[in-house]
Amino acid sequence: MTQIHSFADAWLPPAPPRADLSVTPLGVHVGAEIAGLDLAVPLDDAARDTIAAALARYGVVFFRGQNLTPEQHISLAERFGRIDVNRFFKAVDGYPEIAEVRKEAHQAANIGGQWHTDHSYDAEPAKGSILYARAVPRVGGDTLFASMYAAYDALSDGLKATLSSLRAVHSSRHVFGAASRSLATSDLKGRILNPEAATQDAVHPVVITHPDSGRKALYVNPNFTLRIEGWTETESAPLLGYLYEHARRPEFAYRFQWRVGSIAFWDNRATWHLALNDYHGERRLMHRITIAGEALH
Ligand SMILES: O=C(O)CCC(=O)C(=O)O
Ligand SMILES: [Fe+2]
Repeated sequence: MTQIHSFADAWLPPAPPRADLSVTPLGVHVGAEIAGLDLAVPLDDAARDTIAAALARYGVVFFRGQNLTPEQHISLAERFGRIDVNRFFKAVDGYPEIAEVRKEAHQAANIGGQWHTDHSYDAEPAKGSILYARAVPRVGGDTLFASMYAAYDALSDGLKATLSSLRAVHSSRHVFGAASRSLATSDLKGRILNPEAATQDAVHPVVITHPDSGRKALYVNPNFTLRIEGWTETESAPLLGYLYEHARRPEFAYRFQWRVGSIAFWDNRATWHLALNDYHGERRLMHRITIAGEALH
C-alpha cells in the first residue's frame, strides 16, 4: 500500500542549527516566521545560515519586535551580500543605502501597490529586500507575498514546455521614467526620484532556475514586464495576462500584517509582493535595503 505523507512532512523545516531559533511556516506555499533572534546584534554564521536556508525554502521570512538603527539594518543586510542602492526611491536622510517606503496621512498613492518583484528591470535583479516597519497604520497596510515556485509548479506540462523557450523584456521606464503615467497623475512626486535614471530594459527567461534552491520559478510580473522577447506588446498581452491571473491566485499567497518593529526579508526571485493601499488618512513608514543579485538563467 502506498504510504500517504502529510503535507507537513515535506513543508516543516529541518531543525535550525541553533537550538534557540525557531522557524515556523505561516503560509502553505510561502512565508515563515523566525523567532529567537535580535537582529540588532551581528549575526553569527549559524543564524545567518538559518535565515538563508529558510529564505530559499519559504520565499519570505518574517521577524517581530526588532529595534534597528539604520547602521544595524545596513550591517544585517551586508551579511547577505552587497547592497544594491535603489535609484528611484527617496533615501533615508544620511543613508543612501536605505530606501524610504513612505506614505503620509495626506498622501493617496503608495509605493509597491502592484504585484511585482523588485528591480526586475535590471540585468542583475536584486536577490532580496529587507523591509523594516518604523510606523504602521492602526489597521491595514498589509503586504501580500506570492510564491512563484507554486505558480510555476501548478502550470500544465504543455505550458511549462512552451514557456521554457521564452524570454521577457522588463523595464523601469513606464513605471519610474519621465513618461510614467502613474508618476504624472499621482502624488508620488518627492518619494520617487530620478526619472532620468529609468533608461534600462533587461531580458530574463520567463521561467528561471533559482540560483540557490535549484527550483523553477515563474519570473514575469505585472509591474515591470513589457512583453515576450521577439513579440509585440499586443501579441504578448494574452499570454502574460493569463500568467498574471494564474500567479495571482489567492492560494499561492500569504498576507502579512505589520507591527512596528516587524521585518520582512523576501527572496525576490521566488516571490512577488504587493503593498495594500487601504489605510488612507494614516501614516506608514518602512525602511528598505535591497541586496544585489545576479543574472538569471
Ligand atoms: O510597503 C510595502 O509593504 C512593500 C513596498 C515595496 O514594494 C517594496 O518595498 O519593495
Ligand atoms: Fe517592492
